[in-house]
Amino acid sequence: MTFSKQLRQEADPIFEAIFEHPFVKGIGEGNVPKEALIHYVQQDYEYLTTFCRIYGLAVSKCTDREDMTFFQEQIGFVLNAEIHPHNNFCKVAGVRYEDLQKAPLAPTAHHYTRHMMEAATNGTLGETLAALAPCPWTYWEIGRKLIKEVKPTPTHPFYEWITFYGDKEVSTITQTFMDKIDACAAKASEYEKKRMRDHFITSTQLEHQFWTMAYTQETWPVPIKSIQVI
Ligand SMILES: Cc1ncc(C[n+]2csc(CCO)c2C)c(N)n1
Repeated sequence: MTFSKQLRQEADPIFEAIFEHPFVKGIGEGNVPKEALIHYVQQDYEYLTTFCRIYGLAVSKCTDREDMTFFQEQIGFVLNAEIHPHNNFCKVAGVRYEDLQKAPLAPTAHHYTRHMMEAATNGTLGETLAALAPCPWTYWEIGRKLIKEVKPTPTHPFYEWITFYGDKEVSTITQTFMDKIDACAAKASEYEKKRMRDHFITSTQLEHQFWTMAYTQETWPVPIKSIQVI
């Protein structure tokens, strides 16, 4: 079994919990509370900004141009394409996208972005890829599953979101992550592979936690007027 398949198998209980999450179920059923959609977009906008910065760190770990090109293309994808699913959520919530930008990070979004930053700052290319992979991987599987089970038509409130993530492009991104993880694992020590596994599991847990954060509109326990600092 390939290393990436092993990671997927180990993380399976978390993937299953994500598919059963009330936010994710709600996307399929076309019914997510407005407050949850707003909190999600506010946090995800900041999450994606950090994701681009981490791709920049990932470029600094590359020794061949093919890897560099992949990360460079992904920065473009996050900046230019992921506004579509965000706009879908904003339209359903009845709010303007511009009004949801520059929010301070909630605890889970803070934890998740810092976890990936740490892997990309102190880890190898393999560790960085393992920490980032659950992001496209879980979304692609959610999209694929909802397309199969819900068979959404353009009148479905989350048609754009579901077809965006279940489509070929996110499938190809996920496959590229798997291939690159396997190429790194083939050259990695047992210690490095343990770290890759640990990063992958933690990020998958944080993907699940990110849905809960939005669904419960998580905030810091003691409210303080905060300024946005990424
Ligand atoms: C919390 C969270 N997790 C995953 C995604 C989806 N996503 C983010 S970046 C990317 C492409 C990777 O190059 C994909 C598919 C999201 N928007 N928010």
